[in-house]
Amino acid sequence: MFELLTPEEMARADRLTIEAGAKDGFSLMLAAGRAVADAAQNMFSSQGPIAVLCGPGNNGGDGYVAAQFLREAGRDVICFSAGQPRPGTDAMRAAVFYKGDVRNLGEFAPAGFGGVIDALYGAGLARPVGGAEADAISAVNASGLSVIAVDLPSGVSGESGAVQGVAIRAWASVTFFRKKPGHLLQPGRGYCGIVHLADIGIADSVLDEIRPDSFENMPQLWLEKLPSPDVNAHKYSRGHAAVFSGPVHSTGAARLAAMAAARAGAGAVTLLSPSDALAVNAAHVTSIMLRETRTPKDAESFVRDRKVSAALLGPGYGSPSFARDNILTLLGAENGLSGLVLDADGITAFENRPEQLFGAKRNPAAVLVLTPHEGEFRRLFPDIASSGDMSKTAKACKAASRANAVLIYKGPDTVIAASDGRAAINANGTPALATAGSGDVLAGIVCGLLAQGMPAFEAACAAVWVHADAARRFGRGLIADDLPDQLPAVWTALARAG
Ligand SMILES: NC(=O)C1=CN([C@@H]2O[C@H](COP(=O)(O)OP(=O)(O)OC[C@H]3O[C@@H](n4cnc5c(N)ncnc54)[C@H](O)[C@@H]3O)[C@@H](O)[C@H]2O)[C@@H](O)CC1
Ligand SMILES: Nc1ncnc2c1ncn2[C@@H]1O[C@H](COP(=O)(O)OP(=O)(O)O)[C@@H](O)[C@H]1O
Ligand SMILES: [K+]
Repeated sequence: MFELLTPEEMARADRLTIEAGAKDGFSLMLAAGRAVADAAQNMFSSQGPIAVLCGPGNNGGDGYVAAQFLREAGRDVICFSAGQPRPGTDAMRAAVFYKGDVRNLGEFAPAGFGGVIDALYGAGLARPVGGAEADAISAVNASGLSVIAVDLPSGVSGESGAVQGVAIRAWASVTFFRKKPGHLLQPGRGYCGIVHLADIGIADSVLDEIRPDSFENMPQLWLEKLPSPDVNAHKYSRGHAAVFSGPVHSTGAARLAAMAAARAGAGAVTLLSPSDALAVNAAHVTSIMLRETRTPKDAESFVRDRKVSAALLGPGYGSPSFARDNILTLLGAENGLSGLVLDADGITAFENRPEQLFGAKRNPAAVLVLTPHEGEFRRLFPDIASSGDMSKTAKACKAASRANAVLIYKGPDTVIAASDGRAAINANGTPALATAGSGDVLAGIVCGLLAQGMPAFEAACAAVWVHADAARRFGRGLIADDLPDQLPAVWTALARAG
């Protein structure tokens, strides 16, 4: 159930089902309308009639069907039409199927209603909402009435989650077969309320043809690839992670990341420290090892000689030129590294010269993982960031492909993208993560999982999910330092679930 379907892919699922003779279009609509009516029965109190706002397309068709089922269940219903369905369509059949009162949308006012079903526009939303529809949506939003959206809140793009003009704020959305990216990407997600997934008789086998490449980031996506130590493991065979420390006044971020890499299961973690920061780092680490590194060559030989399998550069690192030297040296050499994570200053170092990173000589065994927040993304991919008509998923995929990297595009709706077009949207995040240093911990978890040999896309997805789960477990008052300590409980719960 973790596949996400764009509106086009959903229309294809619909067509494949109809062509296979499994169901006709109206039967799918009857099932969709039934699911909406069931949700309304559960959600709306029996006080006041239910207003069903119906558009001219199939979304409106679902609305008329739901309205009729609610009538048959004894509920008082009035449909408000935003335009007649075209003759011969399933939506027209649905309008005929409904035997109750229909009024013009222009006559709608929320006062006196017990709840609203929003069936104006769904997957077919083609332009910004205006006119009587926009007035009705604004009136519903101001009324505080409970609202169920059919498929998606009208005004929210199923593909990108963008609001086109104005959008209805729903308490719940009933969608069909699989969620759409717009249910998870902001700002759309904030308009959906609780998303119910209804089975309307489309078989899972249609996915074999559609082959969706975007997913909700759920453990099923990566659980099988999560490393677990072999019975004969020793510390270096479990994976050795190295984290570059910043200068003396800026060492905490790297230590947070190093601790996270260790709690993610790396058997050994070493902080690579400049000479001036050795004493302050030494005063703060116990299980984490420490190594003085003065030059990129020092770091490179350490990685090679001590079998470091993944490295992280960026948290609190400072100097852009040292960052570039270290990164380009590590990436170019055959040194046994299987992953290099760049965060924060490791990304900013390539501002105004991203082609130096993208065109760098690369050891093919080492996967690059970039973990930008919004601002860092813009520094590395300014043209992609400013493209107004791309979804966050499309932006992340394009950037991952250009950089030949796995990319974690952070935020309330973090998107993880691979250079082959796969993308996962994270949905278990919490604003508690908006605290200084939490990104450093995330980068450390990615590095720790890569060090253990987990494939990079899955490692990135797992890291984002467990990072958020750790925050949820801690609750209020969270600071970044608390996150690594929550990881053992997260791993235990995942092991039980798996
Ligand atoms: N694809 C499927 O598998 C199924 C789809 N169903 C329903 O069908 C919906 C999609 O139906 P449609 O493709 O007919 O699309 P919609 O019903 O979402 O809207 C299409 C109509 O509205 C017009 N329109 C779009 N945006 C507008 C705007 N801002 N202002 C004014 N007019 C606008 C379009 O020109 C078109 O006439 C789904 O959201 C879902 O509710 C369900 O019946 C079940 C099965
Ligand atoms: N409102 C939010 N909801 C969910 N996650 C959030 C939110 N704000 C920030 N985060 C997450 O918190 C982390 C912050 O990382 P970052 O911006 O790099 O912070 P820092 O540089 O302080 O470590 C990211 O993983 C991001 O996805
Ligand atoms: K809708």
